[in-house]
Amino acid sequence: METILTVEGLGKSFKERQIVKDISFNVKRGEIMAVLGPNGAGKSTTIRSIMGILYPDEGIVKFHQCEAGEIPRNKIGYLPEERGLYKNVKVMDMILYLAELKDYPIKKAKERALHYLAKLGLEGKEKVSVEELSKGMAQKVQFIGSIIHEPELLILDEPFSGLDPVSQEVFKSEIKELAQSGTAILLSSHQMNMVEEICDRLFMIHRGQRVIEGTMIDVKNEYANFKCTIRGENEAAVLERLSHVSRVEQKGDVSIVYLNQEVVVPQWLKQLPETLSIQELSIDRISLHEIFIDIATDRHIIKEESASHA
Ligand SMILES: Nc1ncnc2c1ncn2[C@@H]1O[C@H](COP(=O)(O)OP(=O)(O)OP(=O)(O)O)[C@@H](O)[C@H]1O
Repeated sequence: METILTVEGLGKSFKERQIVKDISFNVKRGEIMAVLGPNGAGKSTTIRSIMGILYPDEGIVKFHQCEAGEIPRNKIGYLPEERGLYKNVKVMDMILYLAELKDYPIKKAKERALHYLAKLGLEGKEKVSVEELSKGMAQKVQFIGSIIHEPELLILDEPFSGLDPVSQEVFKSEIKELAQSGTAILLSSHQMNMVEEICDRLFMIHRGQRVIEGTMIDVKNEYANFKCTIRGENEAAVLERLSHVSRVEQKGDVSIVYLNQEVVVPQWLKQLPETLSIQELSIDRISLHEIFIDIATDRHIIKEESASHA
């Protein structure tokens, strides 16, 4: 697959404080790449540097083979983290204005706008003023504005935030369709379930630096240890004493036993004491949401350190 966006060794400081350091990744045609990280990790700084809104101190951003001033901005679509449209402008005029800024033919833009307004549940809203829209509706209009000119690369900074579950599903399938039609998509999100469902690869930043990168399957294989969920009255201390247990969480009569990377699941199951109360038992890989929490709270580092001291 052809590489559309390349980021190499990106670094940015504000007032001598290093915000992002040595960030490198790429996004290919038809691929959905997620940029993840806790609040303040440096995702928006990375995205703004790619968009040319910020000047990185170090590194290169390439669109195909074009760098900096040569990048054809009308081939890129951007939904910024800060939502904002002119308030006293009609929906269709707003979208056509955004298309015009990208030198996109107005007749075609109008057809596309009507198509997407209908698809996103805003049929008949063309002449409504932006200020009369709800927050979610305005976000949909801004999303349409970011794709109206058929960009080759689409950058979405937290596209799902502020949307109800139905609208999130609509956005999700729209983003998937755009990727299937060949658009390269880079998105940042805190909704790990969404990321898990739609993204092909992910890149996680923590304190301005890369901590994870890879396909969803690679990341799961590398970081997603197993967890055993047991329903039954059991004392946490008993479960904690079992081998390969990194921690135990209990809620009512359900215990979640997190297992470390070295565990061999069939062997682990064989050594469970007969005295355990088991009404139900399941073994699963931990989710991306749990991987994120492990990394953001430095639990995986603690685990690695304790393993290396063992
Ligand atoms: N213009 C600026 N001047 C000074 N510091 C800034 C500026 N922009 C961002 N920062 C700092 O850079 C760090 C990273 O911010 P950034 O917005 O990139 O994080 P983020 O990962 O997008 O976070 P969030 O998930 O909260 O949106 C934060 O500590 C923030 O305070």
